[in-house]
Amino acid sequence: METMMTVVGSGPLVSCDGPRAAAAAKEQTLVNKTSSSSSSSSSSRLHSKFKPATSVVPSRVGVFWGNEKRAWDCFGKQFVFRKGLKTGVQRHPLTPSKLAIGRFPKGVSTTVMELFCKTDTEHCGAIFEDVPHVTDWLPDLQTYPNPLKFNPAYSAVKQYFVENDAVVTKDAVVKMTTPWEGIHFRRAGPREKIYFRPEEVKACIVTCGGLCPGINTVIREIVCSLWFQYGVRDIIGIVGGYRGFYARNTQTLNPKVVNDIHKRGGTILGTSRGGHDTMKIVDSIEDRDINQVYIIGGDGTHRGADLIYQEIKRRGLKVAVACIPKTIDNDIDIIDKSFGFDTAVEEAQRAINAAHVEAESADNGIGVVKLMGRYSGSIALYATLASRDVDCCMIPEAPFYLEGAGGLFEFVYRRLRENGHVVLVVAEGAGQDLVAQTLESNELIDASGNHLLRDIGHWLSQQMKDHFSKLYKEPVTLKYIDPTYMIRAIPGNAADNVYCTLLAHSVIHGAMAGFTGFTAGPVNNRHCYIPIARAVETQRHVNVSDRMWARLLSSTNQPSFFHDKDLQKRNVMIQTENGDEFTEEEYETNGDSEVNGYTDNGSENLNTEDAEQPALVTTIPPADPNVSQNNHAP
Ligand SMILES: Nc1ncnc2c1ncn2[C@@H]1O[C@H](COP(=O)(O)OP(=O)(O)O)[C@@H](O)[C@H]1O
Ligand SMILES: O=P(O)(O)OC[C@H]1O[C@](O)(COP(=O)(O)O)[C@@H](O)[C@@H]1O
Ligand SMILES: [Mg+2]
Repeated sequence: METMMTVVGSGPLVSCDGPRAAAAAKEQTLVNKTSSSSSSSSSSRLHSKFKPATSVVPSRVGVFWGNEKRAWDCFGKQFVFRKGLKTGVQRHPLTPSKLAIGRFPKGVSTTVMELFCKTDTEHCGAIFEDVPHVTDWLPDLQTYPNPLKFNPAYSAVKQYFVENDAVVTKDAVVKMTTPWEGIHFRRAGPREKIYFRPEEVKACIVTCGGLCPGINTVIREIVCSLWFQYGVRDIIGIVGGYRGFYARNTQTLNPKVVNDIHKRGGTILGTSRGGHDTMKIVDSIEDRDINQVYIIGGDGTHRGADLIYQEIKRRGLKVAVACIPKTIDNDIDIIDKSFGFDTAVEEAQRAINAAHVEAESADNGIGVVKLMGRYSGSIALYATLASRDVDCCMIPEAPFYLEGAGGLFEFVYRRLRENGHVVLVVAEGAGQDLVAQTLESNELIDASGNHLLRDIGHWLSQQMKDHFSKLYKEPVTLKYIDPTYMIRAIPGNAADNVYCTLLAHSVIHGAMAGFTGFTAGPVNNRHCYIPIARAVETQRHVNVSDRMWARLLSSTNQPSFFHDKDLQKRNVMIQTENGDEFTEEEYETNGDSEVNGYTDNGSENLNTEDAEQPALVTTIPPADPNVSQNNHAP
C-alpha cells in the first residue's frame, strides 16, 4: 500500500485549545492519500481475527467472505484469494453480496471453504450482510482523517471510532452450540478515515411518504451534525418529496434554519407520494453537484432510494445515498422499531381514554377507536397493551368475524352485560375482507401505488349499531373516534427525539465514511447499516403466534377468532342464562345450540316478527360490578 501525505487547505471546523490541539490541528491539515483502496475499502477493513468469547468448539475462527463460487479468508496465508486481494483484486468486480463469518478447522483447504460458502445456510457460520461502499466502483479514492478526532467533545471518548470489523447480530438469542450462526450487519458509527473532505460535501435531505412524529428532528440533527461534527457547510433541502429533485427549488439548510423545528410536527421540507423518476432525480443530483443524499421515508421511499443508488453506481458517481427509515406503522423489518412509533402509541392513548370515558358514561356504551396500521397492527397492539381500557383489539394480521359463536357481536354483548361498556380498537387495515363483502369493490391506489383501504372504523361502528339496535330493546350508545392523522402529525416525544438524533448521527457517519446504499437503525439496540433493498425485502407484521400477541389476548381476554371449528369447540365456553357453562361441543350434544341469541350456524335469532318464540335476551342486563372478563376494572 502506498501512502502519500499531502498538505491541504484549512481543516474543517473544530477548534481545540492547548498543545494537544496544536498537534491535532497540524495533523488535521494532513490528508492521507492512499493509492489503493485495498487497505481502505470496506473489504479490507474487515480483516481482523474473529474470536468467540469462549471457544465452544476447538476450531479456528476466522473471517472470510464469498459468493457462490469463491471464498476469501482474512488471515491464513494458505488461501489464494488473500494473495489475490494483495495484488489488487479489489472488492470490485468480485464484490460479494454477503460476507460470512465462519468457523472452520485448522488446515482446512480452500476447496472446503468454497463448499462452506455455497449457501448462506451452511453450518460454516454467520452471514454478514454488508452495505456497499463508494470504493466498490471508485477504488482509488482518497481518505481523510475524521475531524471528530480533533473535536473536544468527542476526542475524550475512549474508542470513539467504531472498529471496521464490528458487526451486530440480528438474532440476540443464539444457541450455545452454534453461537456464531445467524445474520449480522455492519455496526454504525464514526470511522477513523472518511472518504469525503467536509469542504467538498454538498448534502441534500429529502422527506417522502406519510408523516411521522420526529421527521423534523431527524432533519435538524442531520444538518447540525454535518455542520458541527464534520464542518459541512453546503446542505440543501429538497422540497416536496422525490419530485422536488426536478420540479421545485431547493431550500438552504443550516443550524439556524433548523434550530427549533424539532418542536413542530410534520416536515419543514414537505413530502409527497408518487413522483419518483430515477433518471430525473439522478440528473438533478449530478447537475447540482450533490454528493451526499439523505432520504427519510418508508418502504416505498426505500425502494425509490435503491433505484437512485443503483443509477448512481451505474454512472460511477462519488455520491453516498443514505436512508433513514420512517414509518408510523412500524412495518420496516430488521430494525427494532421505527422513530415516532412511541409518540404515536402515546398519542393513541388519548383517543382510547376518550373512547373509554364516553363508553363508561353512557348506557351500553361502545367506544370504537381506529388507529393507523395499513398492513401491520403494531400501533393498535401496543396502544391496547398500554391502555388496559381496551376490550378487543383488531389488527390486519388477525382475521376476525362478527356473527355467531366466538364472534365480535357475541363478545361485545357479553362485555356490555358484564361491564356496562366496551372499548374496541381497530387498526385501519383490519377486517378489510369483511368490509369488502358488504361494500362495492373499489380498488383504488394512491399516487405511490399503495392500495387505499376501506374505512373499517366507520363500517364496524355502523355494523355494531345496526346489530344491537335490531337485537335489543335498548339501543347501544356508540362513539366512534378516528384520531388517524392526530397521532402522526405531532412532534416526537423525548424518547423519539433522542432516537432521531442517534439515527441522524448514524447516517452521517456512514455517508462520510463512504458507505452508500444503506439505511440505518438499531438492531438489538445497536445501530447498524443495512443494505436498502434488504431493509424492505420483507415487511414487519405482528406475529400472532408469538408471545406479544398472546400477552394482548391474555390482557383483554378477547376472542382469538380462530376459524378452526374444532379449536372453537374445545375453547369456547358457552354460558346459559342460568349461569351454567358448557363447551360448544357439549352444548351441541345436549341438543340445544342456541346461546344468548346466537345459534351454532353463526346467525342471530333476531327479534323479528316471524320469529315465533325468540329465546332472546331482549335487553342488556345491568352490569354486574363483581364480574369482569378483562384485566381492567369494569
Ligand atoms: N417501488 C417503488 N419504486 C420507486 N419509487 C417508489 C416505489 N414505491 C414508492 N416509491 C416512491 O417513494 C415515495 C414514497 O412512497 P410511499 O409508498 O408513498 O411512502 P413510504 O415511503 O412512506 O412508504 C413516493 O415518491 C413514491 O413515488
Ligand atoms: O393519507 P395518507 O397520507 O396517504 O396516509 C395514510 C397512510 O399512511 C400510513 O401512515 C403509512 O404511511 P407510510 O407508508 O408513508 O409510512 C398508513 O398508516 C396510512 O394508511
Ligand atoms: Mg409505506
